[in-house]
Amino acid sequence: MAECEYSITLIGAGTIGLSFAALHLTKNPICTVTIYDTRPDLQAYVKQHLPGYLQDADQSACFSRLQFADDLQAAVKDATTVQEQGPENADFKVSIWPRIEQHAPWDAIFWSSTSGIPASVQSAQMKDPSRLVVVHPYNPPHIMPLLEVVPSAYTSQGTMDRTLAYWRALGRSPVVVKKECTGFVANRLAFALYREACSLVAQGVVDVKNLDEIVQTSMGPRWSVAGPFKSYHAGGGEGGLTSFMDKIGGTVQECWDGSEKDVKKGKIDVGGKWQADVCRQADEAYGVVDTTERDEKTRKVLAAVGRH
Ligand SMILES: NC(=O)C1=CN([C@@H]2O[C@H](COP(=O)(O)OP(=O)(O)OC[C@H]3O[C@@H](n4cnc5c(N)ncnc54)[C@H](O)[C@@H]3O)[C@@H](O)[C@H]2O)C=CC1
Ligand SMILES: O=C(O)[C@@H](O)C(=O)[C@H](O)[C@@H](O)CO
Repeated sequence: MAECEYSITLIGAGTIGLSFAALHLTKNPICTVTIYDTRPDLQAYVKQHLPGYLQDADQSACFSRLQFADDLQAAVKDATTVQEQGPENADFKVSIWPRIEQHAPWDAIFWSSTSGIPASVQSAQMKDPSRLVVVHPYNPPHIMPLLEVVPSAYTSQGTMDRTLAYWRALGRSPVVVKKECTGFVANRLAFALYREACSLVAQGVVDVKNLDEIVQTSMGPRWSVAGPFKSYHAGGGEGGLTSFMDKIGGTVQECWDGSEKDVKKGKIDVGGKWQADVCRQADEAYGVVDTTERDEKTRKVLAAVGRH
């Protein structure tokens, strides 16, 4: 358990904000968390939903270190760190950082939980963009270990050092993404596979539920133990990935060409004609997903592979 003297302000207490609140409060027993969110029912909402994220933690101890702020200035005035998970909207993020900068302590650092809006975009109106870095979580961050730490060209080494030290002290797996790109790395990979999945369903090759079954009984478990490169390196035998590419490269290329052709032919773009049927299939297959069951199974999988 980390013992980091930290006063963390969370801007936004939705799906990600509540999860991060639980993560800080349970993994860092001496931090305080201040929540600022414009929703009118904030305190009632947090008091109703946060316990579900705290699992076996001492709920009263966690809530004793949680406070709420009615305005942004009060929320950030004593913060060591301000962590933003407001709307995924560049205008919102660009506009809020100068306001935070104006009222936060001079040495506070700033984290954005954004899914894909680079810090270089978000910091456009900041006086000191060196204080901001993207810390992109994989939902839900109180369970999923990954944090993609994505600096802009302006992010200082001091900001990076403090950010990495904090998350490592909490036993998380911060990975530095060396260059800003749309969607960073996790989402680029996930959404590339997702596009291929939508294409295969749209073509009638497989339905939604069976595509998920294929992923959950193959690459899902595989990649929780060894990522794509390690897996194919192992698949190449003694010759490693070089051998894999020599042996299987022809089929790999045919699949890549097929994907490119299908996507071009099938026009798998967001909002396309394919989308309504894929969403209908998901609704019919899953209804409303029981995230409690999802999270319990995810914790067991991560524990089985030695992850926090
Ligand atoms: N939902 C997910 O799976 C993931 C989301 N993210 C990112 O996290 C951020 C938040 O996403 P979610 O938690 O899903 O959204 P959400 O919609 O659940 O929560 C956003 C919160 O921001 C609050 N808010 C709106 N305007 C505000 C303002 N002016 N000041 C303060 N609070 C304000 C809303 O009341 C709401 O509670 C986004 O940038 C998203 O891309 C990152 C990883 C995964
Ligand atoms: O998938 C996740 O949890 C994250 O990588 C994201 O940022 C996604 O965009 C998320 O919002 C959708 O799952």
